[in-house]
Amino acid sequence: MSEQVTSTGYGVLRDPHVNRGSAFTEPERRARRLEGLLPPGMSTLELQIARVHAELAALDNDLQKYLLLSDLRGRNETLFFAVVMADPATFMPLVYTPTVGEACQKFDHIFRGARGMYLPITARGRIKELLGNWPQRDVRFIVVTDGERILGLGDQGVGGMGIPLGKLALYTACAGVPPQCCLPITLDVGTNNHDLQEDPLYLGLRQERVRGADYLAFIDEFVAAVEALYPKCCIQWEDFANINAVPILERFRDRICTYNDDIQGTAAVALAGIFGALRLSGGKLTDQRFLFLGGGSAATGIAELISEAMALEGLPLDQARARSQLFDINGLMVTSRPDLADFQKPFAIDHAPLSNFADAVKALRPTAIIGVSTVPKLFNQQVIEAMAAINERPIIFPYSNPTSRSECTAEEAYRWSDGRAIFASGSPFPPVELAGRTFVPGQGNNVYIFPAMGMAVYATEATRVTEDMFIVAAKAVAEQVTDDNLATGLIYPPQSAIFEASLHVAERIATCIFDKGLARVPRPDDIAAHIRAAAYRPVYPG
Ligand SMILES: NC(=O)C1=CN([C@@H]2O[C@H](COP(=O)(O)OP(=O)(O)OC[C@H]3O[C@@H](n4cnc5c(N)ncnc54)[C@H](OP(=O)(O)O)[C@@H]3O)[C@@H](O)[C@H]2O)C=CC1
Ligand SMILES: CC(=O)C(=O)O
Ligand SMILES: [Mg+2]
Repeated sequence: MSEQVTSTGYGVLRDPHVNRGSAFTEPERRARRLEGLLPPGMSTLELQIARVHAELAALDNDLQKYLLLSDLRGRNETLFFAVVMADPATFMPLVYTPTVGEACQKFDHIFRGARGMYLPITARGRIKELLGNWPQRDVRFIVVTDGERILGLGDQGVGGMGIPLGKLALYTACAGVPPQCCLPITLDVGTNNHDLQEDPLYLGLRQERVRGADYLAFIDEFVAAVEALYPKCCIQWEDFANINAVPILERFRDRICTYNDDIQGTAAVALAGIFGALRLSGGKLTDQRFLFLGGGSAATGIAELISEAMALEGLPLDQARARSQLFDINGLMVTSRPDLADFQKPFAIDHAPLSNFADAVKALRPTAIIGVSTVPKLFNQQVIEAMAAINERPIIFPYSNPTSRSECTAEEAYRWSDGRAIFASGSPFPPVELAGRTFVPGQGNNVYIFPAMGMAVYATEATRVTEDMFIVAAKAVAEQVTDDNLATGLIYPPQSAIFEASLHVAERIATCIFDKGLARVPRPDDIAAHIRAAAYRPVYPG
């Protein structure tokens, strides 16, 4: 593909979308009037990657590495993606969980410059005007947060921006969604984090969070502005508190192309993990019993999708739902509890109240426990030993992020279950050596879903994101797990191959989109080839 010379001179080197730095060749330097603006030596993309690796190796702290990569992205987008995509297993933990959590917490102290958009509630009535300041016209994906539930780290105010930035970087790095059509957004409605409000460096609105009708009107105005400016855009809601996440999804899911990754993406990755786990344990999905630690967006989203998958295998939906129980800060969710939200009630059971999680495990005898509580260490020795006493192959998924919030470590789960646990965690853990065996923990993270969902929606110009697309995605992830992976305990495709894995998932989702008549482009003869042709590659145009 030959590139048109549209800009020349110093501006080229300041534009990360076109800048190639030392990789500009002599003819390119002449054509773009760059001669004299760069040292005369030339580097290939490979040499530039090696230079970045050497710089990173000299840093001993992951936040510094995050900043180096973030600055690189601001200088040379192609090189940034070439670095990350060449070795996703190494770089995902730096641009995503766990490091992105620290970047959000320290956002105001490490702020570098403009990335994405900030829409404050004080600009109500002018959101379309603000959104129109974004330089790209063909925006296809917005990842938007209001910063209230950033990973398991709570309210980070505008610092939550790290999450849309990180997630959209992975849309591209893990599935090839072109970066120029991605727009990260933070809606600033205030923060209830008083440490932030009192920090002189804080960059967001210094006010309590707006709630109720004013909040909803702001969300409505935002969605209307997106629809008006970017008619092909899919909005992904990310890291909202459940009091807003659940109603927002209900309000828009049948009206626009949208999904909530914490509810639906997480559900799909959990279902994929369960399909993988069942290949190890030999059980049937409809025979499983799930106990969730946490009863919020992620827990209820996973429980509902598992129920729908069980229903597809013939179990009536109410019986399927009865196979998932939730346990939150106030204990087991039983029907007599007066504090349950409507979205939790389908999973409440008639049972005596239980306030200790290990007691709940012993009483309910789950085959799987899934941690989405935001609280570390609650899958303690007693809990895991109880699971191992009930099950030959206990399924243990501590899904809370970042690593500091994980309900247990991989090493704890394998050790306390004598190596019998089937384990996956939201943030990555290194392999574990135990009794002469090496266990490879999987990362049960919606990163196996959202980039692929993005690629499928991008390549089909889908009008809606539906529940069955997530079941298709879960199956497509699970079917790529090999017997060799399973032999080491790994129930997800290896991260080193996440790009290929995501393209496969995208192809399956795209097929579902075409089958359901939700595409705005004609059905191609070869959907896999169509997806591949649309995928971004980090190379300098010839
Ligand atoms: N691996 C992955 O891909 C994903 C992981 N997650 C992780 O899941 C976690 C939860 O996310 P989400 O569901 O959206 O958040 P929510 O805030 O909606 O849910 C958290 C739930 O945990 C409960 N909880 C809090 N403290 C305790 C406790 N001590 N014991 C038991 N339950 C407790 C909360 O109860 P109450 O409301 O009463 O405080 C609430 O029900 C986060 O850490 C997030 O990072 C989320 C999405 C994807
Ligand atoms: C992974 C993710 O979406 C979360 O922890 O919120
Ligand atoms: Mg999230």
